[in-house]
Amino acid sequence: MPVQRRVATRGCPVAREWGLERWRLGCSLFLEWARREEEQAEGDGVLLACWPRGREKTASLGTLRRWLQPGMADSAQAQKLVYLVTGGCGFLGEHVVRMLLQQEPRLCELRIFDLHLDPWLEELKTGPVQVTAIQGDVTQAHEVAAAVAGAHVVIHTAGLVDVFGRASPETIHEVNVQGTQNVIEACVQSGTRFLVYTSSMEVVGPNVKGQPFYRGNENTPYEAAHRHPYPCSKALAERLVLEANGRKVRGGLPLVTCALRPTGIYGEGHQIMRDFYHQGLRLGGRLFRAIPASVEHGRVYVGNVAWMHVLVARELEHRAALMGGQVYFCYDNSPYKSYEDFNMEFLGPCGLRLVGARPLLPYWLLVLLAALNALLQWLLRPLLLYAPLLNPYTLAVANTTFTVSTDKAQRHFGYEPLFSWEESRTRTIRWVQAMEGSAQ
Ligand SMILES: NC(=O)c1ccc[n+]([C@@H]2O[C@H](COP(=O)([O-])OP(=O)(O)OC[C@H]3O[C@@H](n4cnc5c(N)ncnc54)[C@H](O)[C@@H]3O)[C@@H](O)[C@H]2O)c1
Ligand SMILES: C[C@@H](CO)CCC[C@@H](C)[C@H]1CC[C@H]2[C@@H]3[C@H](O)C=C4C[C@@H](O)CC[C@]4(C)[C@H]3CC[C@]12C
Repeated sequence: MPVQRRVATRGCPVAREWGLERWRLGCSLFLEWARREEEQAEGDGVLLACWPRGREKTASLGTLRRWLQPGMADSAQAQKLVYLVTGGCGFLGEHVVRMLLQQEPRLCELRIFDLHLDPWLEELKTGPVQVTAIQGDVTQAHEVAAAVAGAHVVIHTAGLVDVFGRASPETIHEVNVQGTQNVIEACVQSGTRFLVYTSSMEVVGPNVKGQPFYRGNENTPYEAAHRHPYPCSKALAERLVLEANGRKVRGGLPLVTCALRPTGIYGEGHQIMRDFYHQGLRLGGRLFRAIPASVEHGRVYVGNVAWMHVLVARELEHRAALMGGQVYFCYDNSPYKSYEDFNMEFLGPCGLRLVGARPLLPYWLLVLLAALNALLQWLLRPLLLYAPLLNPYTLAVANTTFTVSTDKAQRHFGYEPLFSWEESRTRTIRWVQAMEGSAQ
């Protein structure tokens, strides 16, 4: 027998206070309060008793949502949501796609939009959800508009992630900034109301001065000054997304947007981890320490980043007033460590060793080598693409403490990591072990 708990809404301070002009805000806050009450009750089937006194009724949280936010509840009622994931074939995008299929029961169609479509998409097409693969380019407004038309929610993860100088600054800007503007316009034109943007910690820092950001949160003051095209483009795109919150979409309802800022993502499919692993194998099972162990670098497991996207996308509908226009760092319980020591959590059990308790080369020499690499890249550009891992920017990022400690996502939409640190670690180790050329 499910436990039923009666809660009088007159106990809710917001319900008492709300006025007509603050109806929407009141609804969101009230629902948030009701959700917390429901969570505190044990078991399923919690019922809430509604105000006013004497005419109290019982109603489930779902019913409350339908009463208070009728426009939004329509889609929930129909259980037929169309989601679009841009960049759905990328490292993070694939995890978001798989997470949506597992965790979003209201999904009826999942559109995956990417420049390059991967063969694994085929295996998804046999399930109950209609999976539509769309090959397209976010820089082409008409292709984006066609993909967005009819979607309820857009998760925009597509981006050009390049800190190695492979692409030109113009291309990075076009994909990350113009591409995002195209997604926003497509939402507005087609009447799509919910847009989740994958931003990055790099929007904040590390900054050009290499100042530490030690376990900061979304409100920690920090001078976000950048020169590199990648963080500049992510910062501009994030601003566009946040400024678009509240714009009227086709049909007259407001667009609701928010941005997620992952720190360095790791997990199955992480290309840089793959590169480090193969480099270690080539060097006879060794990697050489270049970064002091005392420099903390924020990391987050890809499964938890994907879970956060799915949750945000779901909850934006119910907590538009609270979450619209907000930014959230992506976090979990991964330990605070240096970039290299963190990688060794996975590469160590796969047979690699990190040589040196301290960096083997002095910092000034690394700076020189990084500058030399940048010069070589520039000189060789007409002939070939020289894009090593070490350059002045990657050295500065790896050498600057940047870690987050926040519970904003937990407070605003009930986020808790889906994967514990132990599970994230085990999954990542298994993936490295299964890699081609693995020492295991
Ligand atoms: N990897 C990280 O550590 C990290 C950290 C913070 C934020 N991010 C952000 O997460 C998002 C995904 O990053 P990722 O690491 O999965 O990168 P990724 O390169 O693996 O994935 C990006 C995807 O976008 C697609 N794409 C690129 N240009 C496109 C275009 N013009 N049109 C359509 N699709 C295009 C790519 O084909 C790819 O599938 C990016 O927006 C990135 O800025 C990544
Ligand atoms: C000096 C080298 C000796 O081993 C180590 C170089 C490591 C770098 C290649 C990486 C160190 C930090 C990484 C970045 C960080 O994790 C966050 C990012 C944000 C995201 O939006 C894109 C990826 C990245 C910039 C990531 C890229 C690789 C590093 C610079």
